[in-house]
Amino acid sequence: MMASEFHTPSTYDMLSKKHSPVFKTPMTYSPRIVGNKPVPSPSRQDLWKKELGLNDDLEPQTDSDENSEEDEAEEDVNRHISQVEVISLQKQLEQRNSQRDELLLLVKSHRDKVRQYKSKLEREENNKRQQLKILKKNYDITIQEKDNLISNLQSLAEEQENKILELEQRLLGGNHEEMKTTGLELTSGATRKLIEEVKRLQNDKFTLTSQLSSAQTEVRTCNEIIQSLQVKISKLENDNDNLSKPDKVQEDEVTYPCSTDTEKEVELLQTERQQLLEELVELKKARTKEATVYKLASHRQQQLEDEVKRLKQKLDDQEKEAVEREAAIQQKKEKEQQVIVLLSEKQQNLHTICELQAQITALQAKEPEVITKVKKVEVQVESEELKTKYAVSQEQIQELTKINDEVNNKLSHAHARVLELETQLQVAQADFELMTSSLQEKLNQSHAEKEIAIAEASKKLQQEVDRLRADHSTFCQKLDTTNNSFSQLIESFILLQKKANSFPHMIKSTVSQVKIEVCSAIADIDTYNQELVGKYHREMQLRKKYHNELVELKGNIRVFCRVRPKIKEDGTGSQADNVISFDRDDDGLIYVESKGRSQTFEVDRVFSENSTQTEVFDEVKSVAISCIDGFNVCIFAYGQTGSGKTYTMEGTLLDPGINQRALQELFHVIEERGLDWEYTVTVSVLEIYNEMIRDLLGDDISFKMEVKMNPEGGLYIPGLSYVNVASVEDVNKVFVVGQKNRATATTNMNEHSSRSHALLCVTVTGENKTTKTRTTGKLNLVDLAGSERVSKSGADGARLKEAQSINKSLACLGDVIQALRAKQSYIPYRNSKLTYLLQDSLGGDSKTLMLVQIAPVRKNEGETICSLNFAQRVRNVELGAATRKVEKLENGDVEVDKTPQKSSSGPGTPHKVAPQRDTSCPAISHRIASQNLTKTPTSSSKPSTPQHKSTPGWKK
Ligand SMILES: Nc1ncnc2c1ncn2[C@@H]1O[C@H](COP(=O)(O)OP(=O)(O)OP(=O)(O)O)[C@@H](O)[C@H]1O
Repeated sequence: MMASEFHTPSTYDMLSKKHSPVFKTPMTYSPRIVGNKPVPSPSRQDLWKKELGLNDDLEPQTDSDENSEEDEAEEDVNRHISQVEVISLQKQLEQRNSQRDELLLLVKSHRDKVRQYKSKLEREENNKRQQLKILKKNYDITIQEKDNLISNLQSLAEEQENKILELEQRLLGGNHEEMKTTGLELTSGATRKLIEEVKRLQNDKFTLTSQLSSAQTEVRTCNEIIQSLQVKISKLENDNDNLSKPDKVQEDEVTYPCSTDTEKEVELLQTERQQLLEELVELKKARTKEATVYKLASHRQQQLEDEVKRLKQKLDDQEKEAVEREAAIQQKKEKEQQVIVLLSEKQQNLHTICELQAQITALQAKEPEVITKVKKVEVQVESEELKTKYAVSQEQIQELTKINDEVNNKLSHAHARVLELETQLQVAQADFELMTSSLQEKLNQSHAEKEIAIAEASKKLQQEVDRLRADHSTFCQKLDTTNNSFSQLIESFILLQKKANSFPHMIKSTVSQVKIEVCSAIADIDTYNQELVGKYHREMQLRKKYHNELVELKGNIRVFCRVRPKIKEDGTGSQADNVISFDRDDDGLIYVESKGRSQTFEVDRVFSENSTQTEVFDEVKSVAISCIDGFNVCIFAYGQTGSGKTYTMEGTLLDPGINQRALQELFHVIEERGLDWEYTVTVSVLEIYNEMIRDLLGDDISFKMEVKMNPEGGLYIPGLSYVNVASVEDVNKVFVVGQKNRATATTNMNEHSSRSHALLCVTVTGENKTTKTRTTGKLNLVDLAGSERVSKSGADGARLKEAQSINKSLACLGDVIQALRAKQSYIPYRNSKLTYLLQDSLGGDSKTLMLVQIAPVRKNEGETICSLNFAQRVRNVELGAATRKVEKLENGDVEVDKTPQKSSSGPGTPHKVAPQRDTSCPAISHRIASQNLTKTPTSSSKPSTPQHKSTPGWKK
C-alpha cells in the first residue's frame, strides 16, 4: 500500500511525458507558470545561497548555464566562507535534511490517511448506492401497491356510485306514479339514508384521493431527495476522481521534494483531507436525513394503508347494506306488478262494459227507425206488389223483430253483464280498497310494531346497557378490591419471597448454629463419656486389682481364656462361622452363640484371636515368676484338640509360648536380683500317656514312673531326670531332648501329643547370702491332652484306651475341682496320675492358673461351651492362700509364709525368713541321660551347661 500503488504505468508515463521537457532535475516541484512557460521552483541550494547572500540571482536559467553558474557560485563560496561557516552550513544542511525526512514521513502518513479515507469513502458510497437502490425499489413497490389500491378503490367507488344511481333511478323512476296511486311509496327515510351514505362515500373517496395525492407528493419529494443525493454522489465521485489524479502526480513528484514543496504539498493534502472530512460529514448528514425521510414515508405509508383498509371495510359493509336494500325494493316491486296486473284486468272489464253500453245505445237509437220502417211497410201493403213486398217486409220485420229481440236479449244480457261487471267492479274496488286499507293498516301496524319493537329493543338495550354499566361498576369495584388484594398479595408474596430467599440463609445459619451447639454438646458428652470411660476403666482396673488380690487371698484358681484364630482346618461354610464375641468394655466376658442364643461366660481374662503371645505372657508372667520367691505354681492349658494349647504353651520358633518366655523371665529376674541371691534352676520334662508317667529326659522312655509320697511330706517321682539350666539356651536344649525322646516313642507325633499330657517342671532354688535363707519354688507348665468328649470320637482298641485314659484324667481333674469347690475333706487326687502329680499345684498352698483354649467356629461350639463351663467351675474353686517355702540355712528350719502374696516381688524384694519345712519339689532320683545334659541328684546341685543347641519346642 505504498507509493508504488499509485505509480501505475499509464499515469506515470503520462505525467512524465507531460513534465519531462520542463523539469530536468528531480528537485523541482509542481510546475509554475511564468507567462506561458512553466519554470521550476527555486532549489534548496539556491535558497541557502539566497539566505547566505552568496547568490542573488535566483532567476531561472537554461540547463547549460545552470551547471556552470553553480560551479562558479561554489567556487565563490569556497573562496569567501571560512571552515567554521562550512561546518555550520553542513549542520544546517543536516538539520534541514532531518526536517525534510520528518516532513516526508508526515506526507507519507498523510497520504496513507488520505488513501484510507478514500477507501472508506468508496465503501460508504457503495453502501449508500446500494441503500438508495433498495430504497428506490421499495418506493417503487410501495407506489405500485398504492396505485393498485387507489385504482381498486376508485373502481369500487364507481361501482358503488353506479349502484346508488341505479337505485335512485329505480326509486325515482317510472314506478313512482303507480306507487303513489297504490300508496306503496318507499319511505323517504331509507332513500335519504342511502343518499347520505353515497355522499359520505363520495367524501371518503375525496379524502382518499387527497391523501393519495399527498402521498404521491411525498413520494415525489422523496424521489427528488434521492435524485439530489444521486447528484451529490456523482459529484462526489467526480471529486474523487479529480482527487485521485493529483495524488498520483504528487506522488511522482514527491519522490525528491524540496522542503518548500513538501510543505506546500502537506498543506494541500491537509486542505484536501479537510474537504474530504467535511464531505464525509455532509454525506453522513444526508444519510441521516434520508433515513428520517424514509422513516416518515414508511410511517405515512403505514397510515395510508390503515386508512385504505378501514375504507375498504366500510365499502364492504355498505355494499352488503345496498344488496339487502335492493332485495327489499325488488320484493316491493313484485307486489306493485301484481297490483298493476289486477288493475289492468279491471280496466279491460270496464272497457268491455263500455262497449256493450255503446252497442245498446246504438241499438236503442236504431229502434224508432225500425218502427217508422214498419209503419211505412204497413202503408205500402195495399198493392199486390206491395203486398208481397209487405210480406217480405213482414218477414224482414219479423226477422228484424227477432233480431231486435235477440239484440234486446243481448242487450238485456249485456245489461245484466254490465250490472254484473259493475257489481264485480264494485266488489273489486271494495276489495281493492279493503286490501289497500288492510295493507295500510298492516303497514301502519308493522310500523307501530316496529316502533314498539325498536322502543322495546332500545329499552332492553338501555336496560342491558344499564345492567352492563352496573355490572361494569361492580366489576370495577371488584377489580379495585381485587387489585388491592392483589397488590397486598403481591406485597405479601414479595415479603414471603424475601423470607423464602433469606430462609436458606436462616436455615443455614440456624443449622450451623445448631450444628455448633450439637457439636459442642456432643463434644461435652464425648468428654463426659471419655471421663466416664476413663473412670470406668480405672474402676475396672481397680476391680481387677482387688479381684486379683481377693483371688490371691482366697487362693482361687485363676482362669484365662484364649480364642485361637480361624485356621484352614476349620473349613468353610456355615460350620466355619464365628460364634465367639467379646465385650468391648469388660475383658473378662466372652459370648458364645449357641442354638440361636448367646451364652455369657466370665473368666479372669479373655484373650481374643488377635492377642499376641506377649500379651498372654504379660498376664501370666507375675504368677509364673512367683516360683522364684518360693511358690508352687501350676499353669495348665485346657481345651479340645486343636484349640491352641500347644501354641500357647510352647509357641513357635519365632514366637515362643509361655514355657520359654517364663524361663527367659526367670533368668532375667535372677540376673536382676544380683549377687545377693544365688539361684539354681532345674527342669524336668515328662508326659502322662495312658495313665503312665514318662520321663522325657530319661534314658529309657518306656520306664514307668510312679508318683510317691515323701515320708517327709510332699510328692516325688523316683527316677525322674532333673537338668540344671543356667540360661535360655540350656532350656532350649532341654526342650529339644524332650521333644526328640517323645518323638522316638511315638509313630504320629501330632496325634500322640493330642492324647498325652505334657509337663514341664521347673524348680527354682534361691539362696540369700546375706540372710542365709533358701527359697524353693516350683513351676509346673502343663499342656493337657485334648478335652473333647470321648464318646463322640467313636474310638476303639488302642484309641479307646487312650481316650479312656484322657477321659479319666480330665474327669478326675473335674472331680478334684468339684471337691475343692465343695470344700470336701477328701479330695480325690489319687484317682489319676495327672491330679496326683498336680496335687501340689491344684490345692493347698499353690498358685494355679488355667488357660482355657477355645476354637472360634460353629463346628466346635459344643466343645467350646463344655470347656468354658469347666473353666467357670474351676474359677470358683478356692485353694486357699498360696505359701512360700523359705528355709533358714543355719538351722535348717523351713518357714512357710502364709501372708497374702502379690505377683513376683521383683529384684531385691525382701523375703520373710521363717523356720524351714521341706515342701519343695519331691526328692527325685536322677539318672544321667545320654544327651550330655547334667542331671542333678538334688534340686540344689548346680546345673551343667547343655552341650547342644536346639529349638524351644519340645512337645511337637
Ligand atoms: N493364637 C494362635 N495364633 C495362631 N495360630 C494358632 C493359635 N492358636 C492355635 N493356633 C494354630 O492352631 C493349630 C492347632 O493348635 P495346637 O496344635 O496348639 O492345638 P492343641 O490344642 O495343642 O492341639 P492338640 O490337643 O492336638 O495338641 C496349630 O496349627 C496352631 O499353629
